[in-house]
Amino acid sequence: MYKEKIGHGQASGKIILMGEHSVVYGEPAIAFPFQETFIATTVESSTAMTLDCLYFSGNLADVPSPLKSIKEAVNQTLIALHQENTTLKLTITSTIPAERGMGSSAAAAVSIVRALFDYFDVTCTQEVLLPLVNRAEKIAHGNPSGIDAAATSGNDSLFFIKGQPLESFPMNVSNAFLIVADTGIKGQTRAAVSDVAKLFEQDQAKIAQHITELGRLTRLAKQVILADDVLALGNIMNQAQEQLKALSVSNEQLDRLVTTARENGAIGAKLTGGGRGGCMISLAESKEQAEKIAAALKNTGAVATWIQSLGVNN
Ligand SMILES: C[C@@](O)(CCO)CC(=O)[O-]
Repeated sequence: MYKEKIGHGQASGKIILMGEHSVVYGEPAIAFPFQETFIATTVESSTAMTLDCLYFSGNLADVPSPLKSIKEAVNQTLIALHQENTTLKLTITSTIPAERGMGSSAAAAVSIVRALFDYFDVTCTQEVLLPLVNRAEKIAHGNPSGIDAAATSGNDSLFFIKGQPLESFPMNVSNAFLIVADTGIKGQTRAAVSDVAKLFEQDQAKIAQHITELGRLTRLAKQVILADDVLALGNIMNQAQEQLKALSVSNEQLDRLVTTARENGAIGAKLTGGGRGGCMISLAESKEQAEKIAAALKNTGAVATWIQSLGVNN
């Protein structure tokens, strides 16, 4: 019996440990795929080009503005595959909270590109995947560094520098537990990235100092991770949060959760991703401490929390 072909593609959420925003200016960032959250796309043949996801169901041509990057991912991939005239049904399911600094837009694009390549039985290498995803990310974020595409499509922690070949990075810190907390407020990556650019234009010397300092802290974070020094890592995260505040990308809710985490024993806490809402991360030295911090964050308004060990033997 003839079996209808279905294409499948997946990606995970991502966490930026250090270096958001400064990564756009060529400084390094440390990020890893956050496999607690994931997204999957299926592609099947259809008489019209349609999309079915949590936020929209209908013709792909009619997607609302926040989903325009998805349309771009589909269109660019079909052009790359020389299949512009095909009509397909795309179905997306996701556990990555949208617009919370977890890379949902990049992950959606990654899963779409992979599903379309799978549908047409073409191998999808990272070399082909990343430029396609970054074109879609330009629509979502304006000026993406490429870190979200790289982190949501891989399996490894990355020491990422814009425009350079991907460098995997062993994330293995003893007694290190990361608590991720969602403010429940939509992050505004696009606006935050563009506001930092405006600040940069207004006062280049001052903003460049913050960006350079974030780069220095990120390089230092890599060293202390390799030296297995959890306390130093927490301290560096706290310093990074001050720099991010100076770049105007934190906000009241993020600051409140950062304070709560520290008051409940976190050795480090900062926003993660684009900021202005979205998620924050904090660092604890034991699972019990992490659970206590997660509970306190929920009491202070976090709508969701996750705990992730940063060490293989923790
Ligand atoms: C804010 C930012 O640095 C990270 C967004 O997850 C933007 C980017 O690198 O594309």
